[in-house]
Amino acid sequence: MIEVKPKSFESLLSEAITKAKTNNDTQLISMTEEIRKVDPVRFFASARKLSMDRVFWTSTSEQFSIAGVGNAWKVEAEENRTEVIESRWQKLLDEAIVHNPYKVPGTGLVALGGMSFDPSVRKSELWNNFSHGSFQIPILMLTRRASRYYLTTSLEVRGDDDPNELNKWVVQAKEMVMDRTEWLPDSPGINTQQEIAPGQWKDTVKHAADMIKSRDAEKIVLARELRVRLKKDASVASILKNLMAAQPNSYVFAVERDGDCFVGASPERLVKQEDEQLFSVCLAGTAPRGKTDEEDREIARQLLHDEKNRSEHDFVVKMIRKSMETCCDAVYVPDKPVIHPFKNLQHLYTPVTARLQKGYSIFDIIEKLHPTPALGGVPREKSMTYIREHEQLDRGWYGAPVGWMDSNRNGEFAVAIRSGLVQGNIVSLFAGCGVVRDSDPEAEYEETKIKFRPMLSVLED
Ligand SMILES: C=C(O[C@H]1C=CC=C(C(=O)O)[C@@H]1O)C(=O)O
Repeated sequence: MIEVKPKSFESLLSEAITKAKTNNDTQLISMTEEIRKVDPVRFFASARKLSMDRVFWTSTSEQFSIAGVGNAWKVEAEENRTEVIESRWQKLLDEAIVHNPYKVPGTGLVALGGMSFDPSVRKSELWNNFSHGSFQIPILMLTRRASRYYLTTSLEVRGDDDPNELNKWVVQAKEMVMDRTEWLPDSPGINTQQEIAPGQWKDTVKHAADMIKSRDAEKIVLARELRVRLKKDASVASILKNLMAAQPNSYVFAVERDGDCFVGASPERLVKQEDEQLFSVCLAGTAPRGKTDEEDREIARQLLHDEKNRSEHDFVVKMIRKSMETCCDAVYVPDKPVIHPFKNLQHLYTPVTARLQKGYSIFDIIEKLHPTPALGGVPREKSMTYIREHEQLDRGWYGAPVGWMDSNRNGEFAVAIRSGLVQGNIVSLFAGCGVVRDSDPEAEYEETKIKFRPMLSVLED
């Protein structure tokens, strides 16, 4: 990375264009400035006028958000996705010209995106616009950290570009996305809901539980789809605003690709990186919320002591600990889970901390952790084969890592659950649950119904 102190964005552009001409190659530049308050959701909404891919990330518990639009740089990978993405990202970090005096996590060179649940599955029509791995550096990116706001402008220039023209375009685009008057429509309302083959799904749950009883596997996570037709096209910005208000302690995200948008409010962190420090979470084992405080506490107490849920949870703890130990020091995992309550349900939760050893990156961690037994199963390969052969669903990006990383070894990825794919007025929602030997198909079906609630509730009028 070449750090510079330009007089203005236009002078940075001129310098980069000259370099691109000399090298007969493209050149990426990026410049960060601190700005006055701009609401990230409104930024995302206004950015629609640029007709470019948008991206959004927020950690509701941390007052941290990123909203971006356009692709100053983009990597799409189908095969060997993590190697392809990592090598393109490393090359970019070596060559980019950057001015970011703040060094605040999530500012400067930041790549946002995600990947599909299972790269070995052939994509269905539904997920046509989403590659098995896809990351972008937005052209315009707003970062909010508590009460500070930063705008990063990045562009890839060519030797024959005109700095004046490019600068003019950037000034206009900035005005557009910082439009504070952008209006957010109300929830569109639901016309119809169609559960995809619920009877067949319950049969598969029974089949999986029988297979587990005959000791062919220990846990298999099965998911299903609920397809919702809205009264009018969805406004993803409104969905994000409502998810942020309704789902505390969650990651609210959106990744748009050619008009389709994958959006959700996940309670599950896969990994967070702050230089060499890593934070992960084991989340599995579910119960509803109580109607009164007393009932809620009683359900929580039962969940903590429920054998089925504890075994579902322990598979995740064991696997995450083992994976972390292959490339980290100081792996710390508490002995017992605690209850983590969310709006619609409560989960068993065990936090994990570790120190990443030299020579490893966030990609290595993602590759080792995904899919955890909270989304795949135990043993990993057997459960994945079972899911491929029996689930009858293209999960696409559901249940897979989604998040961001910056050039200073900061980043965070969530597991993209409680999510859906928005295509105009059609939204495909996904939810799954861990099947173990004692699983009852009807109870698992009811559990997935509650897991649809976070997304469904923001689509209803
Ligand atoms: C697969 C999902 O949840 C996972 C995460 C937390 C609890 C889970 C469970 O108790 O089954 C699931 O493993 C989903 O929400 O679609």
